[in-house]
Amino acid sequence: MKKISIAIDGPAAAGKSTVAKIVAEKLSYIYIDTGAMYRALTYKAIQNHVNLENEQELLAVLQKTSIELMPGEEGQIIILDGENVTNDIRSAQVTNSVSAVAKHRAIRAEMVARQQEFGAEGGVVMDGRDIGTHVLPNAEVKVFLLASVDERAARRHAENQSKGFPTDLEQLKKEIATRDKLDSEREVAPLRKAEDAEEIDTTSMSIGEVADRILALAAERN
Ligand SMILES: Nc1ncnc2c1ncn2[C@@H]1O[C@H](COP(=O)(O)OP(=O)(O)OP(=O)(O)O)[C@@H](O)[C@H]1O
Ligand SMILES: Nc1ccn([C@@H]2O[C@H](COP(=O)(O)O)[C@@H](O)[C@H]2O)c(=O)n1
Repeated sequence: MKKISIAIDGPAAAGKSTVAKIVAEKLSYIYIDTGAMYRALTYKAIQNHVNLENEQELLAVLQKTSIELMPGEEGQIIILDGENVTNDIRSAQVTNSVSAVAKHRAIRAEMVARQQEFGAEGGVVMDGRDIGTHVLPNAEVKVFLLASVDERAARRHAENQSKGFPTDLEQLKKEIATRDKLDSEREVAPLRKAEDAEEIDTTSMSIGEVADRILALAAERN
């Protein structure tokens, strides 16, 4: 069977990575979490006290940075310059700073080039904010996942609780809404549904139902 490309975009905590992993596993495709790449750069920049508003300084860091995405037992493992930073890049500090890094044109150009290289052979499920619009504009399947802010915050809250770090639900709602606003309003490749993407409102759908819908689209377009 032909190996196609599947682009999954949407706002924060909409369920992109959860369903992307399931779909990739079912199809034996590779999964690329592009948000993790922006997070890895943000983590490194913070560690090295780089001014996140300084595009050229960030670009110089990125050009000397290796970011590898590898499949692991519990999802994708992120290797930054040879070091496993899978958990570090999910900190509140990185989460609340990453949109500032991702807004820069030069950073996006370099990240998109790396992502296109990862997806060059097809057989890929990639999730992010600009996959259907910029990274894989010719993807056979494009979906845009949505859910209300309340539902997304509640899901993330439950996830955090289950991992043993309780968070404040109202604070989470604010952070998710702020990140969506920054990502949607930036000048370069803002968070948008591609014209030819199917919008899926997951608010009242289970994870399995969302994955099945994407798998059905993949089967149709294969
Ligand atoms: N349809 C769904 N029903 C219930 N819970 C869901 C659903 N989809 C995802 N979740 C849960 O919501 C949480 C957020 O999902 P996930 O991390 O996949 O979102 P994301 O869009 O990749 O987030 P981010 O953009 O922040 O990386 C996870 O705990 C996941 O298990
Ligand atoms: N294609 C993408 C993917 C992500 N971003 C930025 O990274 C942030 C973190 O993404 P998560 O999916 O891990 O939450 C996100 O808020 C964006 O600022 C992006 O710009 N483009």
